[in-house]
Amino acid sequence: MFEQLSGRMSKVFEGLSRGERLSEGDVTEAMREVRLAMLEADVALPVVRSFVSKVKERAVGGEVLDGVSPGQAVAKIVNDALIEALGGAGAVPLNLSAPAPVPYLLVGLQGAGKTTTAGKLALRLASRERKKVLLASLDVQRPAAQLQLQQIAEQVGGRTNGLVTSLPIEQGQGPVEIARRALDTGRREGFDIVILDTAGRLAIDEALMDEVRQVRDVAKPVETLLVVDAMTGQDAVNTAQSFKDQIGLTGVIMSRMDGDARGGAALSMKAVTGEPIKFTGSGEKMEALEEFHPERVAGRILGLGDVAGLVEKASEQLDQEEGERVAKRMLAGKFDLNDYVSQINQINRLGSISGILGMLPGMGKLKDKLAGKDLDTSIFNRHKAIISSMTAQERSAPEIIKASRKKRIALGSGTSVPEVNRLLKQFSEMSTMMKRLNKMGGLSGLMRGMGGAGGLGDMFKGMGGPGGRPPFG
Ligand SMILES: Nc1nc2c(ncn2[C@@H]2O[C@H](COP(=O)(O)OP(=O)(O)OP(=O)(O)O)[C@@H](O)[C@H]2O)c(=O)[nH]1
Repeated sequence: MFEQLSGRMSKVFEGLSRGERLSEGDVTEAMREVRLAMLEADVALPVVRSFVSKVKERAVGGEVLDGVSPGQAVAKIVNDALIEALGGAGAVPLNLSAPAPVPYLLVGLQGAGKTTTAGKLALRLASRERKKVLLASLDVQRPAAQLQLQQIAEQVGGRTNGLVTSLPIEQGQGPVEIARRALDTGRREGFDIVILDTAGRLAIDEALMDEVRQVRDVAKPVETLLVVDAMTGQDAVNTAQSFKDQIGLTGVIMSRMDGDARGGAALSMKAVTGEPIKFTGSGEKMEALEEFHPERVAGRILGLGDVAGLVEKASEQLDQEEGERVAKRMLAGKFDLNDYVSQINQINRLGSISGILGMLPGMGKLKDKLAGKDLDTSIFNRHKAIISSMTAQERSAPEIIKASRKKRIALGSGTSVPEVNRLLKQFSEMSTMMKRLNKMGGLSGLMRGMGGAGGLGDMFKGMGGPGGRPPFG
């Protein structure tokens, strides 16, 4: 997200001339570029106007401190203004303090991602806050909707020791009756939170608003969260405005940020509607829900990186135990193809490599340069496919694989024999090297010298924590 805006913004600041003071000319020129960049990113016009005039006012005549270039000085002012536009520093947390069961209402248009988001929220509340969550679908329009939520609840429940379940489906009930039953069940069975997933409509219409209003009046939700699709751009902002006016909201969750390179809706939401974005969805997986931190988002837009976010993501999504297990095997010279697959899975859980680069300060440009070249991570998935076409025995002792098997493996994985050969060659070179180092006692010493060998988790931990100094730039 924000790739396009981020790319243009960093060019603007590089272009500012050197000098002790910021001249009006410098600032006007830079702001013209910023304005264009924001409009191209589909930020609402009134938001762009007020943003640009605020920055101009603060920047012109502003003193440039020693050791700071005019570009950096303006970047700081733009950074602060961006944080303000995005809703001020810090994420706006969910209200968890009301008496249990705390009702949350999810509203939005059809296909906005409500049901998926209900599952993501439940996973987050169960795994981070140890909350017992009941999910209930009030969607009686689409026959499969209730089943879809039930399946999501089963999936999330399985990962949280049963902390998440869904309300049993009963045919013939309307949304209001289901909401009542959900709250009763929540009370009786000791749930902390009840998430009510309402039906969507193709567009905002009276019937939808009436239904949501009735449910709202019965459930008295502590949070009314609108789920909007970031890819719909300014329509997402208009949708939010309508729901705010007609239902009242406590926040917005913006889904499909992963598919939105422009980011205009996210940038306009708070400024236009006054509603904070509380979370963003960045994929179809249940983990793909991030808290919205305006200061981190501003940092990413300006290419200052989001190390805090990356560290958080790494510590949440990497399986530390698995990382340590693989690291131990490496130290013992026992790293095999199964362990390699496990490492690929860890990398995949973090998202795309280019996404990770985008979170590192100063790496935005590198990411652009590498685009389509070194960042082709499909190789990992091809390797995974090759390895999963092998037998268990072949995976732990790849040297037994004969030519005829290589052909079948290539066929089974949709790759080619040369590719299978390359993987096997690389792997055998790596294990020979590791075994040699291990014999000399060197690998463990080397890794200890590098500050521990906890696998990828430790690698990211070493990169600086929240508030720490970024490692680059
Ligand atoms: N890439 C991506 N896909 C998402 C995200 N959130 C949801 N989706 C996908 O969007 C599709 C629609 O999501 P649903 O959760 O079914 O949407 P809904 O709002 O409940 O839809 P209705 O029940 O029809 O109103 C599904 O295929 C989801 O996997 C996201 O953040 N990123």
